[in-house]
Amino acid sequence: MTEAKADSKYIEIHNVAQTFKTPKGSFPALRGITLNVAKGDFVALIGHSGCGKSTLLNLIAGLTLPTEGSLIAAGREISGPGPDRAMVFQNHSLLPWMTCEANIMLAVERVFGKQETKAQLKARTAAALELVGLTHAAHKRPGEISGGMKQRVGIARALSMEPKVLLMDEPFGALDALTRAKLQDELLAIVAKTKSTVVMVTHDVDEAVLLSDQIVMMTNGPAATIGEVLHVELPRPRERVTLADDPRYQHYRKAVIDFLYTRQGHVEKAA
Ligand SMILES: Nc1ncnc2c1ncn2[C@@H]1O[C@H](COP(=O)(O)OP(=O)(O)OP(=O)(O)O)[C@@H](O)[C@H]1O
Repeated sequence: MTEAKADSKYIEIHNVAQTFKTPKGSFPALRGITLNVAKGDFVALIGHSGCGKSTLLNLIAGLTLPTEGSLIAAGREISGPGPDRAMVFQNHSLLPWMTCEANIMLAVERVFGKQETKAQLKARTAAALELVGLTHAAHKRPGEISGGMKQRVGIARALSMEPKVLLMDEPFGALDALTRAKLQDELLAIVAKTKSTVVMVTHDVDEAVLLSDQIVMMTNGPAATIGEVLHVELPRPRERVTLADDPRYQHYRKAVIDFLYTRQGHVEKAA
């Protein structure tokens, strides 16, 4: 395979299905999921609550294995979690008794501890904190900083592992609108710098259009699948104030809203 071809299929998802065993019998969460993500692409997964967005993200993370089909990241079958795919959760999941610096250092040590000196590991941790603008909060504990700052530490921790893929499960879902907008702008700048490949679960249409190259719109569950993929061809760098008046932005926004509320408006009751 040529490099260009490999890069256009950095993450390959082939006909994936996920069925869960429950006390009431088996529950088909996902069916027929086929998707390619190119290296450096930003992909948003959007769909109504319970359609299986987190289930799909967990499959890419390797936290669960599919009932059918296969997933490949950078040419290798995903058979479990690995530092090449780092996850950022909605609730930051930092250890409360450790400083921000120590939380990041823990991840850095796990990935690079065997081959690098203490000074190199410290430099990696400092660089990650600087990337998210939190050098000044290095010695604070999670309980001493705001929700937005905690999410930034979570992002720094994930990026400090130099993952091939950054997986984000509604990372800004618990934040107020202004903090959320600020973090979206920061994420745009960080990803432009790191050239990360990102798959992000979101409920927010504007967030999806602002950040993404591809918006993967999922049908309602049970047995949810990909309804449509929207390619967002807005030039980068993207600036939210300018984009608000851009007819192309409005066009993409309307396409997602039409899918979610006209075509998938009726949310079936999960079995
Ligand atoms: N471990 C599990 N066992 C049984 N059912 C599960 C399990 N995990 C998820 N489900 C079911 O699979 C479906 C998809 O869940 P998932 O959390 O992926 O949806 P989601 O789109 O991320 O939802 P939300 O937007 O509300 O977070 C839901 O009906 C959920 O109840």
